[in-house]
Amino acid sequence: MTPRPPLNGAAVHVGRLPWRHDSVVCLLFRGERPVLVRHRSRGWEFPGGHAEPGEGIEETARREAREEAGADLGEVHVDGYYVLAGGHTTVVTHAQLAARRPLDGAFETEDVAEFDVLPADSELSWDDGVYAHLLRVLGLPGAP
Ligand SMILES: Nc1nc2c([nH]c(=O)n2[C@H]2C[C@H](O)[C@@H](COP(=O)(O)OP(=O)(O)OP(=O)(O)O)O2)c(=O)[nH]1
Repeated sequence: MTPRPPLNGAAVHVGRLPWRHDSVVCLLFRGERPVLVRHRSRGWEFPGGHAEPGEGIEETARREAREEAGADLGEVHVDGYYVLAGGHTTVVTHAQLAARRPLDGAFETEDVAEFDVLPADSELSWDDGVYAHLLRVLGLPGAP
């Protein structure tokens, strides 16, 4: 069997932005603890999703954090991006959770929780190790 490439073939770029992107993810923290949302079918993931036309990166991060985690963000830091093997491009941001609001129930999140370290790959939406890699290269807490 051919071994799987590192990060399942995703390319991670830190400190620069792509010329275009599909999605924005927010590596969300309360203090040193990662805050993830449980998507109803996929598993645990950091909040994020598709950028709407004309929307800025910070705007997408704030909207998705609000929709999926009921989270108001502190300062939003733009860190870089990753490109999945199929070309889907996600801009990576990180922020502190400033306040929590109730979820309005219309979105696909079943739960929001904070962790000491990221859950095991089998509990995450994607078992490609991209989150752990990002936390390590960005010097953020919570990598296993
Ligand atoms: N590490 C990793 N990230 C992935 C994979 N597939 C995938 O869509 N992502 C990222 C891209 C996005 O940042 C995020 C969520 O995907 P998305 O943009 O389709 O958003 P969504 O399903 O939540 O949809 P929406 O909120 O925009 O409606 O997950 C994967 O295989 N590995």
